[in-house]
This record gives sequence, C-alpha cells and structure tokens, in this order.
Amino acid sequence: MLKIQNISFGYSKNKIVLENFNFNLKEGEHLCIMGESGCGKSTLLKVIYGLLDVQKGTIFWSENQVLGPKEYLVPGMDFFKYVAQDFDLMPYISVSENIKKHLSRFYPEESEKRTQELLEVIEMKAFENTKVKNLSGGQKQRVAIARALAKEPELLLLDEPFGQIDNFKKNSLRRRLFSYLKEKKIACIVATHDKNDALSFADKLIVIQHQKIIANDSPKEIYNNPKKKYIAALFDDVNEITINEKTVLLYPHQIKIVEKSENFATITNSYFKGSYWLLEAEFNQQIIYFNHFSNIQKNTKINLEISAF
Ligand SMILES: Nc1ncnc2c1ncn2[C@@H]1O[C@H](COP(=O)(O)OP(=O)(O)OP(=O)(O)O)[C@@H](O)[C@H]1O
Repeated sequence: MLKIQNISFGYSKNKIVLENFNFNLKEGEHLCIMGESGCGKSTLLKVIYGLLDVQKGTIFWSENQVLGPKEYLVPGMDFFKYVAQDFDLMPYISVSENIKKHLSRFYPEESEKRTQELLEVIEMKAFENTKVKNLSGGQKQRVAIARALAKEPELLLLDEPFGQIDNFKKNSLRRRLFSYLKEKKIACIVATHDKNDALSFADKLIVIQHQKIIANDSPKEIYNNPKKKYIAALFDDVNEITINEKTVLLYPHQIKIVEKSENFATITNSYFKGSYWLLEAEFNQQIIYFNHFSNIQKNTKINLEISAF
C-alpha cells in the first residue's frame, strides 16, 4: 500500500508546489490526479517516484520508505515505474529491443513471450522491428508504457499517458492497458487532463488547486457533487446559476428546453457537437450553456427547466 503522509514540496523555499498532501492507495488500485496546468501533477508523480526530496512528510510503499536523491545515488524506487512526458527511449534500436532492455537476458524465451504480450497491450505488434526514432510521438508514448511494464512494477506512474494519441486509438488502448493492470494487480497513478481517464478507469480521483488537495474521493462522487466550479470544469462546460440568492453548479445536460416554465432565456450562439448541439443563451443576465438535440436560431426566446430549482 502507498501511504503519503503530510508531504510538502517546493522547488525553492519561496515556491511551495505541494502542501500537506495526504492519501493512500491500495494494491491494484487506480488513482487519477487532475487540476489545471501547472498545479503540480507531474511534480507529485516525481516526488512519489523518488526523483525529488520532500521538505516535509513521509512516503511509504508497504514497509519501504520512498527516499529521494539525497539518499539514493540513482533515484527512483525499484518496485515503481514512471513514464514521464518525454519518454526517454533509445532511438536507434527497435521497439521490441527497447522493451527487452528491461527484461532478463538469461531467460530469452520468457523475455520474448513477455515482449509479445506487451506489444499486444500497446497495440504495436506491427512495429516490433521498427527503430524508435522512426515512430510518431504517440507511438513512442506507447512503447514507453510497455517498457515500464516489462518488469511488472507494483506501482505504475503515468504522466499524461495518452496525450499524444488520437481518440480512436486512445479509447482502445486505455481499455487494454487498464484491464491489463487490474489483471496483474498493478497499482497506477495517472496525471491527466482527460476526464475519461478518471471517469471510466479510476477508482479514486484527487484534484489539486493552489498547492492543496481540494477533492479526494471516487470519480463518480466528485463528478456528481463538485464542490467548486474549478472541479466541475475538469469534466465539462459548467454553469454557475444564481436564482433568489441560491447558487448551483450545473452541467449542460442538466438544463432542458421545455414548453412552459418561469425561466425565460434567449439563444445567443450554438455549437455543433456531433450527436447534439451545445446552445448558449442569456438567462437572468448570465450566459449559460446546455445541450439540445437540434440547432436553434440566434435570438429565439425559449423556456428552460433548470433541475436544481
Ligand atoms: N524543475 C523545476 N524548477 C522550478 N519550478 C518548476 C520545475 N518544474 C516545474 N516547476 C513549477 O512547478 C509548478 C508545478 O509544475 P508541474 O509540472 O508539476 O505541473 P502540472 O500540473 O504537471 O502541469 P501540466 O498539466 O501543464 O503538465 C509549476 O508552477 C511549474 O512552473
């Protein structure tokens, strides 16, 4: 189990990035870290991996304390693997050789079997003999994940793991990777901007703002009951609507056009979204957004059902 107890970290004394962080993660559990750009997600992964020394607090993986570069000449814990945003692969050898680099040379058959298994997970079988320098950014990213998994770490740390991968590939890769990790009981921490990583694949979600953890719960609970606009905005457009001094946060799907209601609005813009339209309207001198199955002309007057009122 990973135990993060009261850790604080800053790149300098005056610039604290993480303040009093506390959380646990069990064997095989998946955690997502979300928050605006620059809030400290990558820094947290580096601290957990042991690449940076904390100013305060402790990190334990079961009975083993995670210590930073002050204690270890070669930083990074053996039972963890970390896939950074810049991959760090060997460009002049092939995809399968990159993966095999991390497997034992003394068991060639076992090593080959494992490499093939990992090539399947990252859907790169067709590229096994291609030199890494000839791969796209997204393909390199997938090889970096396979290489990290080669030695079956107990905890995998992924920084924006699908950031460079197109949507089509991303969905199938995510499904394969996360079910592989569950099957092998590998715990995982993913720093991400993509709500799907959290909503569909994580057991837990942590949100960071202003150096602090401001939410720590299941993704479903955080999505359904966001405490702040900042949190809701990680998942979708969000409306902060005030009526009679009561303010609520609503996602666009929580507002509907109806034939009759007391909530009058005027359409100001519309955006095609594929299976629906996102409509923009002026309501009570506020701009709000909601989903509708068809487009509606600008300046049309409509009635809205706003579920919280
Ligand atoms: N090596 C460093 N030295 C000094 N400051 C740094 C260093 N690396 C990051 N920072 C700063 O620490 C803060 C957190 O950065 P970090 O990269 O952890 O954010 P992030 O949430 O991962 O961002 P993004 O989502 O854009 O990747 C930022 O203000 C950043 O400028």
